[in-house]
This record gives sequence, structure tokens and C-alpha cells, in this order.
Amino acid sequence: MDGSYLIGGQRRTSAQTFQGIEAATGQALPGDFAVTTPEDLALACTLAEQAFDHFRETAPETRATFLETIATALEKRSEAIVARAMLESGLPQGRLNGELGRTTGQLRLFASVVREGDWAGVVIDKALPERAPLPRPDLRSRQIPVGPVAVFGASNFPLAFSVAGGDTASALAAGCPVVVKAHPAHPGTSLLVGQAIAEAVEQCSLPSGTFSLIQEPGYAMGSALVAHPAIKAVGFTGSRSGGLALMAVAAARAEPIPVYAEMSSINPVVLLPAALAARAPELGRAYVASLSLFAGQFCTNPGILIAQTGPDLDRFLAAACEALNAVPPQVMLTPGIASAYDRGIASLTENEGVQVLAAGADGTATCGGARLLVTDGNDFLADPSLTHEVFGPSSLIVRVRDTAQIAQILESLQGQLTATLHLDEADYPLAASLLPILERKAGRILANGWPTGVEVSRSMVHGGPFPATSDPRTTSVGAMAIHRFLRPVCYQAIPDAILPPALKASNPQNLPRREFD
Ligand SMILES: NC(=O)C1=CN([C@@H]2O[C@H](COP(=O)(O)OP(=O)(O)OC[C@H]3O[C@@H](n4cnc5c(N)ncnc54)[C@H](OP(=O)(O)O)[C@@H]3O)[C@@H](O)[C@H]2O)C=CC1
Ligand SMILES: O=C(O)CCC(=O)C(=O)O
Repeated sequence: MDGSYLIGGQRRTSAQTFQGIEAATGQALPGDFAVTTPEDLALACTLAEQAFDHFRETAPETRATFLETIATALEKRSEAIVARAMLESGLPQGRLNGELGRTTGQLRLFASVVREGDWAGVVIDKALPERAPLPRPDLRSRQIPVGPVAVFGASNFPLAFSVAGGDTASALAAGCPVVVKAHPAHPGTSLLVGQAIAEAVEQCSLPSGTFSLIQEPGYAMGSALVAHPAIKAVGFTGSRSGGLALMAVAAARAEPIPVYAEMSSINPVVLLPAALAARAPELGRAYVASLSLFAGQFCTNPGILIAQTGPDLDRFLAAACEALNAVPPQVMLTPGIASAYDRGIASLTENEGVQVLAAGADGTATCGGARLLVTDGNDFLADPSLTHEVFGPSSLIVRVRDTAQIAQILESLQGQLTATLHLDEADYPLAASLLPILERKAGRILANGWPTGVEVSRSMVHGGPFPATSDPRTTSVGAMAIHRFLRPVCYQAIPDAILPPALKASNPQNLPRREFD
């Protein structure tokens, strides 16, 4: 495999190289990947800055076609991309085929969003020259892109949250050039995907700096990317420590910039009494299916489940334990993530307030063994360490003494991506009393479902208060993600002849507008 990185569409190499690692064996895969040099990183940022003014004023139709061209270029390479991603991530073919479909679907969704034009947010206050005591000038505003964006690919979604994933799609849709820092867990997949984007840039005759891909197994290039003055915003999915480190770099710049980091979440699931009584065994099996899906490597993994002690919970636990005992060890994304999972489980099992309820077969250096743990409401409330995310196929059940303690537990939690209630009609009054707490805590509230598997749609919110994300006002999945890479500008009394097309009286781009007399 050609181990170059991509700077403004050009393949570049350097003297220093690294190799991809096969997730299943922990062994190096054939092929050397060049580590991006500081000079090439700076060139990528400069080219992105130079591309910005042209790219941001491309007509919506041009950007929509560009996003669709990327999707087609990915489909053309789908076999190679999926084959390489299987080796590098250990994820199975069916999952990666689905993830590729989600990635191309996401690009096409943003193409529709760009064509529809609501994102441009055009608002016009017409001039009121006769107004007394003071006339009002013509005022018109629109959203413009923030500038070049740095995107950090995530290890756990090597396609949908990586080089051509949601952050890249939404930034390009907004009109921001993108420099991606590839995740070193899948350098070959990243390069194949990057080549598809670079091909689309060329096919659509866009400036070469519209997209670059840098590679490095380490922190230096990622930090330098965030620190580069040309970069105006950052998209990140990964660990809390990584997100916090990049937020610190962004805040220390001469010009601080926003970092949209999706980090840790334990996604509480609450079983309300009537639902638990009605279908305890089914819920137990579905819970284990969700927590162990693809080795539990989802930021939406149901990390804690809260339910009231009693015979119904016992029936739930019996079914959940039976299901969990049968979960085989699964290959994890990297040996580092497998050992972090082991450490997380060790710290829980050493905790006096926690017992292991069920265990699949033990893991290995590359595989995670499933675990189900249990604690009581009082122990949970007394020990904040029990709220830490353990990334992998495990979950902690919190047995509460009464329904009042459910509210207490939920109040004690930090920000979450999701919160789930399992409920029947008899549970509605209790559920309604919990809803305001969940709204304060989470970006998405579910009833009678499981949080893993996010729909990419218009209304989706994949976000939430810290530490789920660094900025609760936005989403990293779905059409609304475009807004994180836009900012408003108001034009006061600017002559029509020099207004941008989006604001001209003739509305040549046919954008939706809100006009006020
Ligand atoms: N909540 C979620 O969605 C996810 C959480 N995780 C958690 O993260 C752990 C590690 O997984 P991983 O995917 O490697 O996530 P990381 O956060 O460690 O890495 C993500 C990316 O950020 C870079 N990075 C991390 N820390 C820094 C830093 N201090 N300065 C500059 N760049 C940095 C990494 O660089 P490089 O790797 O090149 O060193 C990588 O490119 C998992 O065990 C899990 O706990 C992981 C995936 C998703
Ligand atoms: O559950 C999903 O589909 C998305 C999860 C996610 O965003 C993540 O694990 O990083």
C-alpha cells in the first residue's frame, strides 16, 4: 500500500514511517505510512486558508455535487476500504459495509441540506427611511463558514466518524476546507478514504487546499494542527483526556477557537417498574445485546442501568446474566483500547461496593471479555469513580431501593449523550417527573429503545453537556451539525451590487429568506 499522506491533493512522503496494526493479532501490517512533517502540516493549513475564500462562496449546487462526488468515489473503492478497515479495526465486514453506507448516506444528506439553503440563515430587515425618530438602514444577515476546520478521526467508527465522517461532511457542507488528522489505528483505511475525497476535489475543480490528510502516531502533529493560526474550529471524537488536551491547545492560542469534542458518556438506562414487571427477561437479553455490540465500542454504550430492587429485577438479572455468560471475547479496535478496558474492569472489580454478576470468557491482549457488574444506589452515590466510562463490552447495574432514588442517581450524573427510559403506561407519571432531569443531562432521550446506533437524520442530536461533549449547543451527527461550522454576519446598508449572492435582492441562489418590514 502506498503510504503517502495528502497535502492539498498531492501525495507526499517523508523519511519517518509507521505501520498499521492488525487489530486481531496486534502485529504490524505490511506497508509503511509516512509521518507528516511539520513543514507539510503547515503547508496543508496554508493551502486550506488559501482555498477558503473560493470554497466558501461556491454555489450551494457546487458544494452539494462535491459531497455527492465524494460518496460516489467512496463507493467505487468500497471493497478495498472495507477489506483494509476489517484488518485495521477488527470490525466485521457486515458492520463496515453498513458503516460505509451510513457514511455515504451522511454525505448525501448534507448535499440535500446545502441545496435546501436553510443553513444560510438569511434574514432581512428592510430599510425604513421614514421611521421616526430615526430611520432604519437596510440590514441583512447570513451565516458564513468559520474557516478551515481540523478533524480528528475516531478509532471506533473508522468510516462514519473518521476521514469522510460526520465532522468532515458537515464542515465541507458549510464551506470550510478540512485538514484531517487520521487516527493511527486505521492509517490505510484513512488513506483510501482520503484519496476518494482528493479525487472528488479535483473532479469538481475545487481549490486543492479544500482537503488534506495528515498522519502521525502521536500527539505532536495533532496539537500543531489545532495550534495553527489558519485553523478556525476543531471536530474530535475520542477520549476525555484527548478532547481536554486539544481544548487546552485551542484555548492557549493567540486567537482561541471552538473545539467540538465528543468524549465520554455512560448513557444511563432506567427500567421503570411497570415496564420491568411486564417484560423483564426480554429487557435483560436486549440490554446485553446492546452493551456487547461490536465489543461495546460505542460512545452510546449503555454503561449504567438503574432499576428498583425486587423480584422483577431478579428476573431481569437472570436473563441478562445468561445472555452475558454466552458472549465470547471480541476483538477490540487496538491492543491499547483492549488494555484500557481491562484496567477499567479491574478498577471496578477492586471496588468494595461493586460485584461481578456475570462474565463471558476472559479476554486476551487484543480481545475484550464481556462483564456485567452490580452496585447499590447508596454505594453509587458515594463514589463518583463509578460514573467513569469503561469503553468496552461491560455495564454496571445500579440497584435502587425506591423510585425516589432513581431521580437522585440521575441528578448525580454528569452530562450524557443519551438517557433511556423503559416504560409502560403506568410509568408515565414517574417518567414525566424524570424528564426535566434528563433534559438537563442528555442530548437525546429515548423511550423503550437502546442508545447504540444513532440515526443520521434531520432532527438527530448526538451531543450533550460536558463531559459528553465540550459544547452542549451542538450535535456531531445529523443535519444540524452544519451549524457548528457557521457564524452570522450582518450587512448594514451595503449596496446590492456588492452584496454576496445569498443576500442580493434578486436572490439568485433561491435561498429561503425571512424578511421583515
Ligand atoms: N467516547 C467516544 O466516542 C470514544 C472514546 N474513546 C476512549 O478513548 C480511549 C482511547 O481511544 P482512542 O480512539 O485512541 O482515543 P484518543 O482520544 O486517545 O485519540 C483520538 C485522537 O486524538 C489524538 N490525541 C489524543 N490525545 C491527544 C493529545 N493529548 N494531544 C494531541 N492529540 C491527541 C490521538 O492521537 P494519536 O492516537 O495519534 O496518539 C488520536 O488521533 C478508549 O479506550 C476510550 O476510552 C475512544 C473512541 C471513542
Ligand atoms: O451509536 C452510534 O451509532 C454512534 C456512536 C458514536 O458516536 C461513537 O461511538 O463514537
